[in-house]
Amino acid sequence: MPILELEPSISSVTSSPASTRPHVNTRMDNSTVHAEPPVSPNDTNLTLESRVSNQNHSTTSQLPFLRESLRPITLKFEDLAYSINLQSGEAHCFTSHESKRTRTVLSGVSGVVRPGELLAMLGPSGSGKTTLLTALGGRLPGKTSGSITYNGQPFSSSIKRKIGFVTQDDVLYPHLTVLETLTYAAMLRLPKNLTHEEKVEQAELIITELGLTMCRNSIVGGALIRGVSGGERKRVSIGQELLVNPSLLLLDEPTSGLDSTTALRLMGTLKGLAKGGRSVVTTIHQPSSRLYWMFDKVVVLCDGCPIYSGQACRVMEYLASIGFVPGFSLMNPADFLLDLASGKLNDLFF
Ligand SMILES: Nc1ncnc2c1ncn2[C@@H]1O[C@H](COP(=O)(O)OP(=O)(O)OP(=O)(O)O)[C@@H](O)[C@H]1O
Repeated sequence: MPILELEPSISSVTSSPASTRPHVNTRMDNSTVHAEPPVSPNDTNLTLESRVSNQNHSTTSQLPFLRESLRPITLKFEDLAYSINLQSGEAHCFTSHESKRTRTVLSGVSGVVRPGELLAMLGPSGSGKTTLLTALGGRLPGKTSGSITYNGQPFSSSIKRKIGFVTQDDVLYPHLTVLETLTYAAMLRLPKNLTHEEKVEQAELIITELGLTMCRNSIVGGALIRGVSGGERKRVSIGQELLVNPSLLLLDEPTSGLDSTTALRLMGTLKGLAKGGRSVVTTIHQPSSRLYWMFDKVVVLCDGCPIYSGQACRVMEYLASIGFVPGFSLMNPADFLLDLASGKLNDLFF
């Protein structure tokens, strides 16, 4: 699927002939836009400090330890495609002829996230968000086509060490306290040349920075034993990954199961981590508008295909330019995008 570069304005889309506009169906073919801001050659030479100093410090000032990302990563994925082999159900038990079918889970997905940016992947259930995130983390089994690069380099073991991956279903020991959980992770994950005291200190810092001080001595809990709240639990999972100070942080549905205020606070934490020079990518199901406006970029998937990839703040402008306008003003862009990606179009247009 071609990606339309829109720089510096979206006039190229507005002036595109009607024949190139997407059809109104469940998939908006050929409607992908990649609205990246123009990058001057000098931008690539900007130091992390200057990038960070250009940004609002209100969140990062609360995260002094987490501010430094030592080796910023620009993640770029281009024309990414992934298929899985399915075995035909009718061949089971009764016949010996098993026919193999393939299913395309991702097709033509592109995007870029730079240090300091928070990219959100949106789309209905089953649209391929987790698969894309897993591919970006170098964890997808099988072969993908297209390219994924980290500062222009392919995935490698040294890149792997700079990636933090927070899965949707975290695995935490229910009987350990928050402090014990993070100390245990610090013992396992921090370099051997750090002393025991330094590792504990690192765990303590994470607790402070992620606002877990109140529950530091509470047990984490689980399905059968009551422990910390859902939001605190998510922050413990994120804290485990932050111990190694990742340059690229990937999170699968970090706000699922959280109320909107807790989700907003958690996203504020992620935004702060991004502003500290990290590249942060998260999948998210149905963000509120307040959450949506915290994203720098969005990739919207529909059946594995992108319908938008670019600046979050320009999506409504882009959609309006190709004839998609919500039925009423002040609509949450995320709701509108999800309706489009789900093919619920009838109520939406003038
Ligand atoms: N290994 C696999 N075997 C079978 N189907 C798979 C496999 N991996 C992915 N899929 C299918 O690919 C599609 C995309 O899955 P994925 O988990 O990426 O979606 P998602 O957008 O993250 O969904 P959700 O929001 O519900 O978590 C789904 O229909 C899923 O069933």
